[in-house]
Amino acid sequence: MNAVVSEEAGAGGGAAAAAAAAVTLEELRKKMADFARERDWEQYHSPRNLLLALVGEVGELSEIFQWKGEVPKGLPGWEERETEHLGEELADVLLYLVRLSDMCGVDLGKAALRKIDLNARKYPAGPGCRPSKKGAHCSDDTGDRRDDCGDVVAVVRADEIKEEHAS
Ligand SMILES: Nc1ccn([C@H]2C[C@H](O)[C@@H](COP(=O)(O)OP(=O)(O)OP(=O)(O)O)O2)c(=O)n1
Repeated sequence: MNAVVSEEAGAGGGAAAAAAAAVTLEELRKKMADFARERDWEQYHSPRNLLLALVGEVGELSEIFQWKGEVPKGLPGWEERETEHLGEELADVLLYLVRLSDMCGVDLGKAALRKIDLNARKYPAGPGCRPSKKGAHCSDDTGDRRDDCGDVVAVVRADEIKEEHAS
Protein backbone atom coordinates (compact mmCIF):
# COMPACT_ATOMS: atom_id res chain seq x y z
CA MET A 1 0.00 0.00 0.00
CA ASN A 2 1.48 3.34 -0.95
CA ALA A 3 2.17 6.39 1.21
CA VAL A 4 -0.68 8.47 -0.24
CA VAL A 5 -3.23 5.90 0.80
CA SER A 6 -1.70 5.77 4.26
CA GLU A 7 -1.86 9.55 4.67
CA GLU A 8 -5.46 9.68 3.50
CA ALA A 9 -6.35 6.94 5.92
CA GLY A 10 -4.56 8.86 8.65
CA ALA A 11 -6.62 12.00 7.96
CA GLY A 12 -9.76 10.18 9.04
CA GLY A 13 -7.97 8.38 11.82
CA GLY A 14 -10.47 9.17 14.57
CA ALA A 15 -13.50 7.66 12.85
CA ALA A 16 -11.42 4.80 11.47
CA ALA A 17 -10.03 3.97 14.90
CA ALA A 18 -13.51 4.02 16.44
CA ALA A 19 -14.84 1.75 13.70
CA ALA A 20 -11.83 -0.55 13.94
CA ALA A 21 -12.41 -1.13 17.65
CA ALA A 22 -15.60 -3.02 16.88
CA VAL A 23 -14.83 -4.43 13.46
CA THR A 24 -16.25 -7.82 12.57
CA LEU A 25 -15.35 -10.28 9.85
CA GLU A 26 -18.83 -9.76 8.42
CA GLU A 27 -18.19 -6.01 8.07
CA LEU A 28 -14.92 -6.69 6.29
CA ARG A 29 -16.64 -9.24 4.05
CA LYS A 30 -19.28 -6.70 3.05
CA LYS A 31 -16.75 -3.91 2.50
CA MET A 32 -14.66 -6.13 0.22
CA ALA A 33 -17.79 -7.16 -1.69
CA ASP A 34 -18.74 -3.48 -2.13
CA PHE A 35 -15.17 -2.59 -3.12
CA ALA A 36 -15.13 -5.23 -5.86
CA ARG A 37 -18.65 -4.46 -7.13
CA GLU A 38 -18.11 -0.67 -7.32
CA ARG A 39 -15.04 -1.21 -9.55
CA ASP A 40 -16.54 -4.04 -11.58
CA TRP A 41 -13.70 -6.22 -10.24
CA GLU A 42 -15.88 -9.16 -9.28
CA GLN A 43 -14.80 -10.77 -12.55
CA TYR A 44 -11.21 -10.84 -11.24
CA HIS A 45 -12.01 -12.07 -7.75
CA SER A 46 -12.00 -15.76 -8.54
CA PRO A 47 -10.82 -18.13 -5.81
CA ARG A 48 -7.55 -18.85 -7.65
CA ASN A 49 -6.79 -15.16 -8.31
CA LEU A 50 -7.54 -14.26 -4.71
CA LEU A 51 -5.36 -17.07 -3.42
CA LEU A 52 -2.45 -15.86 -5.56
CA ALA A 53 -3.03 -12.29 -4.40
CA LEU A 54 -3.09 -13.51 -0.80
CA VAL A 55 0.19 -15.36 -1.21
CA GLY A 56 1.71 -12.26 -2.82
CA GLU A 57 0.70 -10.16 0.18
CA VAL A 58 2.16 -12.77 2.54
CA GLY A 59 5.39 -12.31 0.58
CA GLU A 60 5.22 -8.54 1.09
CA LEU A 61 4.60 -9.15 4.78
CA SER A 62 7.61 -11.45 4.95
CA GLU A 63 9.84 -8.82 3.33
CA ILE A 64 9.30 -6.56 6.35
CA PHE A 65 10.95 -9.15 8.60
CA GLN A 66 13.49 -10.36 6.07
CA TRP A 67 17.14 -10.20 7.22
CA LYS A 68 16.20 -8.61 10.54
CA GLY A 69 17.07 -11.67 12.63
CA GLU A 70 14.79 -12.54 15.53
CA VAL A 71 12.34 -9.74 16.31
CA PRO A 72 11.22 -9.25 19.93
CA LYS A 73 7.51 -9.11 20.70
CA GLY A 74 6.09 -5.60 20.57
CA LEU A 75 8.68 -4.64 17.96
CA PRO A 76 10.74 -2.38 20.25
CA GLY A 77 12.81 0.18 18.37
CA TRP A 78 10.75 0.02 15.18
CA GLU A 79 9.90 3.37 13.64
CA GLU A 80 6.24 4.37 13.38
CA ARG A 81 6.32 4.19 9.58
CA GLU A 82 7.57 0.59 9.83
CA THR A 83 4.78 -0.53 12.14
CA GLU A 84 2.27 1.34 9.98
CA HIS A 85 3.59 -0.48 6.91
CA LEU A 86 3.34 -3.77 8.84
CA GLY A 87 -0.30 -3.00 9.63
CA GLU A 88 -1.00 -2.36 5.96
CA GLU A 89 0.48 -5.68 4.86
CA LEU A 90 -1.29 -7.59 7.65
CA ALA A 91 -4.52 -5.90 6.55
CA ASP A 92 -3.95 -6.90 2.92
CA VAL A 93 -3.50 -10.52 3.98
CA LEU A 94 -6.65 -10.42 6.10
CA LEU A 95 -8.73 -8.71 3.43
CA TYR A 96 -7.76 -11.17 0.71
CA LEU A 97 -8.37 -14.05 3.15
CA VAL A 98 -11.83 -12.69 3.96
CA ARG A 99 -12.63 -12.22 0.27
CA LEU A 100 -11.27 -15.66 -0.66
CA SER A 101 -13.37 -17.27 2.05
CA ASP A 102 -16.45 -15.42 0.82
CA MET A 103 -15.86 -16.46 -2.80
CA CYS A 104 -15.49 -20.06 -1.62
CA GLY A 105 -18.70 -19.92 0.39
CA VAL A 106 -16.84 -20.46 3.66
CA ASP A 107 -17.98 -18.64 6.81
CA LEU A 108 -14.51 -17.67 8.03
CA GLY A 109 -15.48 -16.74 11.57
CA LYS A 110 -17.41 -19.94 12.06
CA ALA A 111 -14.62 -22.01 10.52
CA ALA A 112 -12.04 -20.33 12.77
CA LEU A 113 -14.07 -20.97 15.92
CA ARG A 114 -14.51 -24.60 14.92
CA LYS A 115 -10.77 -24.93 14.27
CA ILE A 116 -9.90 -23.41 17.66
CA ASP A 117 -12.17 -26.01 19.20
CA LEU A 118 -10.46 -28.79 17.26
CA ASN A 119 -7.04 -27.44 18.26
CA ALA A 120 -8.01 -27.44 21.94
CA ARG A 121 -9.13 -31.05 21.73
CA LYS A 122 -5.97 -32.07 19.91
CA TYR A 123 -3.70 -30.18 22.31
CA PRO A 124 -5.42 -30.08 25.71
CA ALA A 125 -4.01 -27.64 28.24
CA GLY A 126 -2.45 -29.06 31.35
CA PRO A 127 0.75 -30.19 33.01
CA GLY A 128 1.51 -32.80 30.35
CA CYS A 129 1.64 -30.18 27.64
CA ARG A 130 4.92 -28.54 26.72
CA PRO A 131 5.92 -26.43 23.72
CA SER A 132 8.18 -27.87 21.07
CA LYS A 133 9.25 -27.26 17.51
CA LYS A 134 6.34 -29.39 16.39
CA GLY A 135 3.83 -27.35 18.36
CA ALA A 136 2.88 -29.09 21.56
CA HIS A 137 3.53 -32.59 22.81
CA CYS A 138 0.82 -33.87 25.05
CA SER A 139 -1.72 -36.57 25.36
CA ASP A 140 -4.94 -35.70 23.66
CA ASP A 141 -8.53 -36.77 23.68
CA THR A 142 -9.05 -36.69 19.92
CA GLY A 143 -7.89 -40.24 19.53
CA ASP A 144 -4.90 -39.17 17.42
CA ARG A 145 -2.05 -41.62 17.83
CA ARG A 146 1.43 -40.20 18.42
CA ASP A 147 4.91 -41.65 18.34
CA ASP A 148 7.54 -41.14 21.05
CA CYS A 149 8.45 -37.73 19.62
CA GLY A 150 4.85 -36.56 19.82
CA ASP A 151 4.38 -36.61 16.06
CA VAL A 152 0.91 -37.59 14.97
CA VAL A 153 1.02 -40.91 13.17
CA ALA A 154 -2.73 -41.32 12.76
CA VAL A 155 -5.21 -38.48 12.72
CA VAL A 156 -8.82 -38.68 13.75
CA ARG A 157 -11.04 -37.18 11.07
CA ALA A 158 -12.08 -33.66 12.05
CA ASP A 159 -15.67 -34.30 11.06
CA GLU A 160 -15.86 -37.06 13.60
CA ILE A 161 -15.59 -34.49 16.36
CA LYS A 162 -18.95 -33.11 17.31
CA GLU A 163 -19.43 -29.57 16.10
CA GLU A 164 -20.39 -27.22 18.86
CA HIS A 165 -20.55 -24.13 16.66
CA ALA A 166 -23.00 -25.49 14.14
CA SER A 167 -25.94 -23.22 13.61
N1 LIG B 1 -7.82 -6.66 -7.79
C1 LIG B 1 -7.69 -6.15 -6.55
C2 LIG B 1 -6.63 -5.31 -6.25
C3 LIG B 1 -6.54 -4.80 -4.97
N2 LIG B 1 -7.44 -5.13 -4.04
C4 LIG B 1 -7.36 -4.62 -2.67
C5 LIG B 1 -7.14 -5.72 -1.64
C6 LIG B 1 -5.84 -5.36 -0.96
O1 LIG B 1 -6.12 -4.89 0.38
C7 LIG B 1 -5.24 -4.23 -1.74
C8 LIG B 1 -4.07 -4.67 -2.57
O2 LIG B 1 -3.69 -3.61 -3.39
P1 LIG B 1 -2.36 -3.67 -4.25
O3 LIG B 1 -2.43 -4.81 -5.23
O4 LIG B 1 -2.17 -2.30 -4.83
O5 LIG B 1 -1.23 -4.07 -3.25
P2 LIG B 1 -0.49 -3.15 -2.17
O6 LIG B 1 -1.49 -2.26 -1.51
O7 LIG B 1 0.28 -4.09 -1.31
O8 LIG B 1 0.46 -2.23 -3.05
P3 LIG B 1 1.97 -2.52 -3.48
O9 LIG B 1 2.00 -3.94 -3.99
O10 LIG B 1 2.23 -1.48 -4.52
O11 LIG B 1 2.79 -2.36 -2.23
O12 LIG B 1 -6.28 -3.73 -2.58
C9 LIG B 1 -8.50 -5.95 -4.38
O13 LIG B 1 -9.36 -6.24 -3.54
N3 LIG B 1 -8.60 -6.46 -5.63
